[in-house]
Amino acid sequence: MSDDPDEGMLSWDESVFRDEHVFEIDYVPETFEHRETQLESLKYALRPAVRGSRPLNTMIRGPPGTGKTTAVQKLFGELGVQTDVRTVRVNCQVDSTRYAVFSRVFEHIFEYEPPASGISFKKLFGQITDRLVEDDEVLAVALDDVNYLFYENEASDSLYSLLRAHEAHSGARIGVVVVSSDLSLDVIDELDARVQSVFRPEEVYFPVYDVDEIVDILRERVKRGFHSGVVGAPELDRVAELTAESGDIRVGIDLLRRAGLHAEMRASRTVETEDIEAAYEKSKHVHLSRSLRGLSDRERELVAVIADHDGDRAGEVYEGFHEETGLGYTRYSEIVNKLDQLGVVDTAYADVEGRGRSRSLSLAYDVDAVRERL
Ligand SMILES: Nc1ncnc2c1ncn2[C@@H]1O[C@H](COP(=O)(O)OP(=O)(O)OP(=O)(O)O)[C@@H](O)[C@H]1O
Repeated sequence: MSDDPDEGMLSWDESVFRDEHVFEIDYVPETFEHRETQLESLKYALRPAVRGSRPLNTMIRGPPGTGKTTAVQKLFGELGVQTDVRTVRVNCQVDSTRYAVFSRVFEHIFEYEPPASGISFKKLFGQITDRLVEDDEVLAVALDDVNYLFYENEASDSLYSLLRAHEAHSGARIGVVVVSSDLSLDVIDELDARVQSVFRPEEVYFPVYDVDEIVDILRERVKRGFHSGVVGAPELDRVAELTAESGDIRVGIDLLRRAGLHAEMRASRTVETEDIEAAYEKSKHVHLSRSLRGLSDRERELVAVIADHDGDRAGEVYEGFHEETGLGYTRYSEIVNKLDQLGVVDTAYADVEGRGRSRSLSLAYDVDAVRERL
C-alpha cells in the first residue's frame, strides 16, 4: 500500500520503473545468456562471409520466444559494424511474398524503397545483385518467421531466387538464414524438389528455456527495468514459473511490465504476488495477440465468425463467412488452413450419421480472449 496515506496514489514523478523501455517488444537485450552453443553454430555458418565467400545456409528452428530473432539481430548487428558483410533481416509475418521480401532487401541495400509504381521482380532482383557485385559485397538474408511464406505458398519461389542468385547473376554471393517457430512445419519437406536440391542448410535448434534459465534472463530485465527492491526473489520466481508454462520469454517480460503497472495502480512501491497473478490473465495471451496482429482483415473476419460458431461444422462456418465477406470456398479453405497452422484454430474430424466424415472448427483459445484481441 501507499507510503503516503494522504495521497493514496503515486505522484506523477514516482514510479516503480527505472526504464520501462526494456520491456518493449523491439528492445534488443544487452546480455543474451544461455544461447552460447546456438550463437557458436551460427557464427560458424556466417564466418565464410567475413572472408568474402558465400555463408553456409542455415535453418534455425525452435518454439516461440526462445531467442531466435534476438540471436540473428545480435550477430547481424556485429557483422554490420565489424565487417563488410551486408545483412538484412526480413520479418516474413509482415513481408510474406517473394516480391515483398526482395523489396525489403532492396530497401536495406539502397536505403530507399523501390518505386511504388512497381517494377518487375526480375528488375528488382537484377538491381540488388548488380549492386552487390559492384560493391563486392556478400549478403546474408535472414527470413524470420519463414513459416508465413509457407502459409502464403511463397516459400519455394523466394528461396529459389535467393539460393540461385549466383547462377542468374555471376559474382553475386548470398547466404540465407531461415527462422521458423512452427515446429509442426517440416520446412525442407514442404519445399519444391527444385529448391530441395540446392537447400541443404546447417540446422540450429533453440529449445525452450528451463525455469532456472528463465529466472536468470528475467533477473537481468528486472535489474535494468525496475528500481532496486521493487521485485523480490520470490516474486521473480513466481513470474518465471508462470513463464515456464508456455516457455515463451515474452510472457515473462510482458508479465513483469504489467505487474509493475498494476502495483503502481494500487499505489504500491513494490510488486507483490497479487500484481503478478492479476497481470498474468493478460500476459498469458501474448502469443495469441502476436498471432492475431499478423492477420489480414479477411483472416481476422474469419476468426470472428469462428468465435460465433465455436465448435460448429466447417460448412456452417463457411456460410457465416460467405455472408459476411462474399468470398468463396477456396479462399475460405486457404484461410482455415493458415489459422490451423498458426495454432489459432483447431480442426477435428467426426463421423456424422448418414453424411460421412465432417470437419468441425473451434478456437484454440478462450473465445472471450480472442474476441477482446480482434
Ligand atoms: N537469452 C535471452 N536473454 C535475454 N532476453 C531474451 C533471451 N531470449 C529471448 N529473450 C527476449 O525474449 C523475447 C523473445 O525473443 P525472440 O524474439 O528472440 O524469440 P523468437 O524465438 O525469435 O520468437 P518467435 O519464434 O516467436 O519469433 C525478446 O524480447 C528477447 O529480447
